[in-house]
Amino acid sequence: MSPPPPAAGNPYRAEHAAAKKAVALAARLCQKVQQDLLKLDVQTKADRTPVTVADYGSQVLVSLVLKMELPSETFSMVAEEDSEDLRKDGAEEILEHITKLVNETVMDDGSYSITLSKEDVLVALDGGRSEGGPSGRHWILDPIDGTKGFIRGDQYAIALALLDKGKVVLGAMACPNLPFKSIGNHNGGSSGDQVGALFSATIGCGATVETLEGSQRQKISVCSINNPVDASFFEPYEIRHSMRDCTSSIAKKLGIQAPPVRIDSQAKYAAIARGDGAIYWRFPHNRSRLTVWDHASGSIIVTEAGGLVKDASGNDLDFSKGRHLGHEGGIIATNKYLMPLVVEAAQEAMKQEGILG
Ligand SMILES: Nc1ncnc2c1ncn2[C@@H]1O[C@H](COP(=O)(O)O)[C@@H](OP(=O)(O)O)[C@H]1O
Ligand SMILES: [Mg+2]
Ligand SMILES: [Mg+2]
Ligand SMILES: [Mg+2]
Repeated sequence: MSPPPPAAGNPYRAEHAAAKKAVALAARLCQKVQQDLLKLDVQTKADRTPVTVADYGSQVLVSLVLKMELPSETFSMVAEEDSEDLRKDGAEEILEHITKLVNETVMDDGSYSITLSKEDVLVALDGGRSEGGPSGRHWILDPIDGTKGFIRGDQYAIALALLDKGKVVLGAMACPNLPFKSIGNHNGGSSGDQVGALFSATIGCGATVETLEGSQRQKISVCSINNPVDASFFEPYEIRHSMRDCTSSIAKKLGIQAPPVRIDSQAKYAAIARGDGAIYWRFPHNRSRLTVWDHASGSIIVTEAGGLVKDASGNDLDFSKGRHLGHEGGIIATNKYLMPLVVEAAQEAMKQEGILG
């Protein structure tokens, strides 16, 4: 399969190429860490969620590549991690390790002759503190989405997007553990295929998947199932990340027969975008706020693959509000046939569960 020529008339061509390069390089660092699976390198953040040397290293590498590839552009990034915990007493060793990993990955790649100091690493991490918002351009990065999956040895994604005047215009997502062709039924695991996939999309130009090295590339599109009885659905692997009472009630209302496929991270959006399944939904407990980096990249990949991404009331997601997403009640990604049916079932289920008044 030879790669199709780059889309003509794509105003984000340079950014698209830089974003793909950034997530592919970050994926190499993550793969290395996951192979060693150094549980000792897992820290717990103030919000009690885990973070690893790979989350930090990935964020540093993505910032580095974007700055090197797009030197004339103003750099603003809304990213998940920052240097706060690494500046605390006792974090010297972990900072040293991150710096070493980043420098080794840059050296192995050979694109840049640059060596970062520990201070450079801290400064690069803090380059992700932008508030984003409705004006200007901002990169949005989740350096490892699905850290819990990453630690378990399961699915995770390096998810990058570009926001331009409040709208997501580009997404690039590396999924190092996702089969290149299609997933089987078991939590995103390999079905003997080549493993590793890089999904990307720019507004108006469609969505593609390629191997992490870029040797094979193809256009992707969402499935065309229009009867929910034939649909399968993805939801978070982690029980705390979505209300399963609510989602099983929605599945029942829709007459869905297939059991849920539970996988970590925005790999769920990617899998929906290429038609591995029909629906991805998540209904967070306590209507907790969602962050833009958990959805920006995945949502444009799905919409450019011909799908829709809405909140539980059927509204578009609003990425222009800063670090948190404007949405109501939950997130649904599916095709245009199923979306109205899923929104209707979600509204009913949420009323019954007492989540909506
Ligand atoms: N209690 C909770 N409820 C909802 N989402 C949560 C959560 N704890 C963590 N998350 C979010 O869920 C993301 C993972 O998505 P998924 O549940 O689809 O695998 C996490 O991203 P990180 O792993 O980047 O921190 C985190 O932002
Ligand atoms: Mg996290
Ligand atoms: Mg995340
Ligand atoms: Mg993350």
